[in-house]
Amino acid sequence: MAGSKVDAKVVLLGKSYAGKTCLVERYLKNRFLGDTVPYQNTIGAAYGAKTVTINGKNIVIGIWDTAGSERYEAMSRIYYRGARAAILCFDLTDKSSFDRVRFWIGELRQHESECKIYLCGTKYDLIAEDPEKRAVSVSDAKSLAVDCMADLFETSSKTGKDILEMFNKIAQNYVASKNLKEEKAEDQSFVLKESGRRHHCLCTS
Ligand SMILES: Nc1nc2c(ncn2[C@@H]2O[C@H](COP(=O)(O)OP(=O)(O)OP(=O)(O)O)[C@@H](O)[C@H]2O)c(=O)[nH]1
Repeated sequence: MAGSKVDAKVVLLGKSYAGKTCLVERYLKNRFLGDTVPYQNTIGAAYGAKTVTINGKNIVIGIWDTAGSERYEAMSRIYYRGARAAILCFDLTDKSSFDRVRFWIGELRQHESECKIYLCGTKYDLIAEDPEKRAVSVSDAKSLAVDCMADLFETSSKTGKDILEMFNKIAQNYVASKNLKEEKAEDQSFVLKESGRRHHCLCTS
């Protein structure tokens, strides 16, 4: 993958311990090390890439997994710059991680307004095991998703639930918005050509 041109830059943001690294690990390597390897916080950021095929076309997704610790917050801005999609992670068993998502929504609105937001509630397996552990209600998550025009997913890196679906949605939305931009650019060039022709006719009559 080294040296491949990246089509869509995707960044993961969210509170420390929200499960960002495990999400990327599950998507890129289809594994979960959480039960065997002790938690280690990300320092700065980590990068990975994957090629997916949408409508017969290969799309390279470049993924930045950022550090959740507030001490690296200023650095995270470097990683979301130019991102086509941001996955804002919160731990479904930790309300404070959901509250922190609002901070990232504000940041993106201010600095990267073209970036599409995906809300991702993580560790669904813990809720499936014990519904009492749910700290973020589906309705609260849905209403935040409506507010920031985001797609909402509840995932588990342990079981793999909805992780492929989320990244596929990101790739599909990327292709759809790229096609739309290209169509608009074509329309624009048609209008320019047409108005140029009219202008030309006026000059010669
Ligand atoms: N049960 C369960 N545990 C998870 C899941 N995802 C992550 N964890 C655990 O949650 C802890 C934090 O996961 P990380 O992926 O390292 O969290 P992070 O958001 O990258 O943390 P920072 O690097 O500090 O920003 C680890 O102990 C993981 O094993 C999941 O889907 N299910």
